[in-house]
Amino acid sequence: YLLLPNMGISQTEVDTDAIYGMQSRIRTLLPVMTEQSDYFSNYKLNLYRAECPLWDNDNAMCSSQGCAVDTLEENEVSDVWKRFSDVDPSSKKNETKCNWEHNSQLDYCYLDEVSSEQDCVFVSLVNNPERFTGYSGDHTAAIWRNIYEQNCFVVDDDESLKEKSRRESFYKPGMYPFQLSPKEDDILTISPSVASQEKRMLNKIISGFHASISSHICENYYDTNRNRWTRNLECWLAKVGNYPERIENIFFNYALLHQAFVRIADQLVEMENNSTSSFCPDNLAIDARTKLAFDNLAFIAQQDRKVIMSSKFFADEESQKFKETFRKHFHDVSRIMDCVGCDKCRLWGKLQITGYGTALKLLFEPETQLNDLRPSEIVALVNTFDRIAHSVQSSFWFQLRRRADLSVKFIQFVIALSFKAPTREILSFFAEQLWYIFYAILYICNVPRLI
Ligand SMILES: Cc1cc2nc3c(=O)[nH]c(=O)nc-3n(C[C@H](O)[C@H](O)[C@H](O)COP(=O)(O)OP(=O)(O)OC[C@H]3O[C@@H](n4cnc5c(N)ncnc54)[C@H](O)[C@@H]3O)c2cc1C
Repeated sequence: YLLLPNMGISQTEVDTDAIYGMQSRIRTLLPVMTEQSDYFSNYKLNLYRAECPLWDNDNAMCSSQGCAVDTLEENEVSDVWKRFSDVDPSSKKNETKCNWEHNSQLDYCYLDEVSSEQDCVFVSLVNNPERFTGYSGDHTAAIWRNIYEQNCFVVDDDESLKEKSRRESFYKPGMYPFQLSPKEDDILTISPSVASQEKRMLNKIISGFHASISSHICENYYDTNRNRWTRNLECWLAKVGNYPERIENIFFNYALLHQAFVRIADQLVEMENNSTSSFCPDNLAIDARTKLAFDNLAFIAQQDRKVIMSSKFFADEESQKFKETFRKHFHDVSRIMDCVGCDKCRLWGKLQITGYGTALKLLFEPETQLNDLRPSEIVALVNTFDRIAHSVQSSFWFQLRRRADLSVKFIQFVIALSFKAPTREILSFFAEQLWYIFYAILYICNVPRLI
């Protein structure tokens, strides 16, 4: 966005090869959870009744069919979720060993289960996949702009840049955003040199989250001319591929979530010794296959040490003090998700921000225990990891496709110089099919599984 080139966002601390390696080891585990498990394929959230904190009137609801979400009727909600819904955190706290009481000192996200439980609905994530919906224009631009301008941080000392971005802000009448965080947390009042590493981290998470959404849109794009779902390379290049720092931020988010699973694995080892249940209210509610896939994911993450980000965040006193500001800004971003005018985009936006918020809580609040996490947090974490894993995969395929396209264009150029019609047209047509032949060979050789 406007501010990003000067935010030092292009630095990377992750090993992309190690991430591809991790991908190949966990690729079969994630669908076991996100597609086949009653627990991880359902989600509970306040989808329709949460207030947008940014602007008063909000008539920008997306009317496209693609934006609609099918919610679950009461009799369609899986037993495991019904069971969780019956748990009253305060009265059963000791009995279940869950600490679901809201603790604003630890939470990085605005959680519907805490703030508006009665307005929550259940949705099947499998039946409402994240993909192109057609939601775009002034409304989406204003939301992304608000997220970057009000909640990301300026790391460099470029005062003129900050002024410029303020002056250039545009919002439709009635859409000028309220300042969510208290005044003292305004990005302009925080010295750019304080906690710069942590500020960069927040900027990267947001940009990686945005790039990941864009990847899913382009990976599952509806081509209105051909009336079919397709992968759209031009879309991916325009939104992600032409900006190397956005690809890096996808990998950064992968590493962050990966690190959260390493922390979970450490706790699982401790729990095994103490025979404490890992899921609240108890392990028995989760079927054995799902539990095994979850544990394996965590232990594989634990073994893949190379993926882990090396930097220590919030290590010195100054950045420790900054943590509260960081939390407030992330919290505000999670509230902005309620302004998204497309139901399906709002569902996935809320889920993924909750997933990142849960990872931050596990990583930077040492007292957070796995069995303290609410179902919506742990389900969001697993599904967000699945989403970012898809984005990593998309980056691989789209970059391969881009190279293949360049080669095809070169071959066509040589053909155009060397042959006359109709041979030129015939050869050019076959050259165009080369990508599909190449793709078929990769597929037959099972390359996607090796990456
Ligand atoms: C939370 C949320 C969820 C959404 N989910 C969906 C969905 O599921 N399906 C769907 O079809 N649409 C979804 N949208 C809309 C989608 O994100 C785009 O806004 C829309 O496709 C229009 O895209 P655009 O090309 O105009 O640029 P946008 O993606 O709207 O980006 C706006 C500006 O932000 C900057 N920018 C873009 N990407 C990055 C990045 N990674 N890092 C830094 N800066 C960046 C660029 O300057 C760009 O011009 C969602 C929007 C939001 C806010």
